[in-house]
Amino acid sequence: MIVTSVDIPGPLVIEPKVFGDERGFFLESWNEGRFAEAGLDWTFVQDNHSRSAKGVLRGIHFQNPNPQGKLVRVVSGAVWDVAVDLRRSSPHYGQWFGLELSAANKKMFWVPPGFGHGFLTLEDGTDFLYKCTSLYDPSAEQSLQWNDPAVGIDWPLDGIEPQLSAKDREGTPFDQIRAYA
Ligand SMILES: Cc1cn([C@H]2C[C@H](O)[C@@H](COP(=O)(O)OP(=O)(O)O[C@H]3O[C@H](C)C(=O)[C@H](O)[C@H]3O)O2)c(=O)[nH]c1=O
Repeated sequence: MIVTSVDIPGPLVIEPKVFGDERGFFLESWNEGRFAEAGLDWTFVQDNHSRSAKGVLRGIHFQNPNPQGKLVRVVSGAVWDVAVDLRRSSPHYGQWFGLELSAANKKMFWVPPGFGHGFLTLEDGTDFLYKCTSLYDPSAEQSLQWNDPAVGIDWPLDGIEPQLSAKDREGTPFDQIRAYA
């Protein structure tokens, strides 16, 4: 397992060990002991799965209170996945990091509590799976406006208009969100 930090302290890119053979492959997507040995001492209470067509954009979502840490991965298709630092105390407040997660690259991405999360699907039939460190709390959930120039996420849209939920079409501007301390 290879664990790589990014230019914002907190989020991590995790490349699991892949055991390939003539049948296909095997990988451990979560192993409490092995991850703890790597300093990734997380406890998950909820698993989620969403499927999207190409061009769907979900996010930027976060819960405050009850922030969720998320360990995310793609098992079919591909996404451009983004984490945004929403901690006012952070020198990186408002900064984002993005990467491609795909069935092909088998990368996983740790989005810590305190960050907003979202993704744009790059292929049809994209299955997105993730583990959460706290339960879904719709009363605490917020949606940061996905294209707020104050954050300036560089989505690989290639000129397409993303498909958004009504909630995300009405996302909150960065300067009006209930951010973390
Ligand atoms: C998130 C969630 C949703 N739901 C129900 C609520 C709605 O009736 C339906 C779709 O919810 P929503 O449109 O919020 O789903 P996404 O847009 O995929 O939301 C997720 O998208 C971004 C990428 C995230 O990081 C969050 O985990 C999550 O907010 O599922 C549940 O029952 N439990 C849940 O944990």
